[in-house]
Order: sequence, then C-alpha cells, then structure tokens
Amino acid sequence: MSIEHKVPSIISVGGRSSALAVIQSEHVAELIKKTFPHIEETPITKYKTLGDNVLTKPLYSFGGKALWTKELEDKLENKELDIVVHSLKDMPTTLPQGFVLGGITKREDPSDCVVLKAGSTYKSLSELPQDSVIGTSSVRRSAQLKKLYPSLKFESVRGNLVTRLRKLDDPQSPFACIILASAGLIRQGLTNRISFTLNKDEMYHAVGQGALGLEIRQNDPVMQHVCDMIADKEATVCCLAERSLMRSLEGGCSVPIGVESSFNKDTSILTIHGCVISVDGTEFIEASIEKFIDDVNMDSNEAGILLSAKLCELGAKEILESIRFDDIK
Ligand SMILES: NCc1[nH]cc(CCC(=O)O)c1CC(=O)O
Repeated sequence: MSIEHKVPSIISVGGRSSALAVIQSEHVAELIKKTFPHIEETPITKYKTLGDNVLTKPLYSFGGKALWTKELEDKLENKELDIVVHSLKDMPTTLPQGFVLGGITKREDPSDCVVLKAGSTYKSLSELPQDSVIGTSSVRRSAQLKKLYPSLKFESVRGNLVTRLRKLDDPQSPFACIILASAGLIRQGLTNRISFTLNKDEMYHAVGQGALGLEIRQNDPVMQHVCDMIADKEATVCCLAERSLMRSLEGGCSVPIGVESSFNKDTSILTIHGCVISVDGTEFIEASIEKFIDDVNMDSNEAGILLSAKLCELGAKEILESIRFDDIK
C-alpha cells in the first residue's frame, strides 16, 4: 500500500490555546484538508502549557523554551495528537528524543514592525523625540534599536497581543510604541495596527520568525508524508539554515541573534545574513553567505554552520559569552 493510502481520515492537530496559536492550528488543519480531500476531520485541540501560566515572569528565568512544548509533546507521545503546530520561533533548535520537526509551512512576513500608540503619526523611529519609551521584552529588538537610536528608552511589555496593545494605547502608559512580529498581527487580522515595518538595515528578525513548525513523532512516516505535502520549500530552506545558525552559535531563548534570508527557487541559491549584538547595542557583528541548495536538509544545515563559523571569526562567541554571564540569568 502506498503511503498516500495510509493517510488516515482523521488527523488530530493541536497547539497552544492562545488566540494566535488557535489561528495557526486552524490554518494547518485547512492546509491538510485542502491537500488530502479524503480527510473528513482535523479536530483541533488547544492546550494551556506551562508557558501560558507564567507570563507574568520574565521568560528567561525559566531556562530554555521547553515550557511551551512539553505538555504538547506528551499529547503527541500518547497519540492524542498527530501534529503539533508551533510558531517556529518558539521551538527549541534541538527537540527532545522521540520528536522531530516534520515540516515548515509557507512563511508569513518575517519582519518586525513598529506599532505606534493610537493617534500618533510618526513615519519612522528617527522622528521620535529623545527619551521616547519603546516597549519590547526582546533583547534582540532592543539591542538593535539602541545601536541605531541611542536616545530612545526601552521597557519590557508582556502579555498576549491584546494586552500589549491595550498597555500601549493607555494614555497613562509610558510607551510611544511597541515592537512586534508583523506575522502575529497579520495572522490575527490586525494588519492595520502595523504603523511601519523595519527593514533589515534597522532590524534583523528572529530565527524562524513568521513561520509555522510542525512537530511530529519520530518514526511516523505517514505524518511525515502529510508534513512533506504541506511544507513550503522556500520557508524550509531559509528556516532550517536559520535554525542551524542558532544551534551552532548555541544561542538559546532571547539571545540577540538576528537573521534575514531568502531562497531563489530559479537558481536554488540561499542567501542568509546573520548578526550578533551585545545587549547595549555597542558591539555588533554581521556576516552573510550564499549557498547552492541541492539536498534541502543537508545543505540548509550546512549553510547555518558556515555562517556561524564566519560570525565566530568576527567575535560572535565573545559577545554571546558576555551576555550569558552578565545579563541573562
Ligand atoms: N515571542 C512570542 C511570539 N512567538 C511568535 C510570535 C508571532 C510571530 C511569529 O510567528 O513568528 C510572537 C509574537 C511576537 O514576537 O511579536
């Protein structure tokens, strides 16, 4: 029997219970149904993970990103779920034994964007008055902006998207704007809140930003086939390379590594830029490479390793070490 015929008529898709996660799970369920017309049901399950319950505390104090994935992997393991949908950005670059990244679907806009307090009309960050407060909890974002705009101030802002927007718009709050991933706003139908996006000369985005990662059980050829059929090649090449870079630099949660990548389908050439920046924005290194992609997995992975080596020659490890010891604990 061909693998195509082994695809069951019910596939259980699951993810976290946040509004964004539910939209993402539904998106993947739709992709599956469109690709496999015989599938009758793709029940979606929403789980509250440990991570959802600790949003009041800084994420880095929980060490690593497993807090978003552990409960979901338990459901995969006991077969309550067949596919777990994650924001790829939140997935660890190395998964626990027994689970694999089965596929990456078409990427939404990977950029970061500025969301201005309701009513303001600035066209770029350079127009903001001195000492304006920018809301972000991401060291990658604040470090890159400190480098370009040393006169701006940064404050942490947490909570789900609606909470963050409410804090921003509160006239009593100090925030002139907040920085968010464009993809999250677009997916939640809030594109109109994107005041302007940041280009790669201002801000390299996070590894995997804007992409969805499909986690499955290891040795599950049928679900691997389902993932292969709904995966997007361009997103896969770019994101595998970005994740390989992150893994090679041993950058975990919230370390300031930024990337920008593109894959030319006609020439099969991947271009990937990466940067590492100190928390205060004063030390910054960047490099890029181009690589011909023949074997998607092997060559994308190799691209990340090569870029990591190039960044290390320029001093990436020293910057990352100083961050690990001084700031992130
Ligand atoms: N850090 C949390 C997170 N994880 C995924 C997204 C949405 C964007 C994406 O899918 O990459 C966000 C929100 C944000 O960073 O603004």
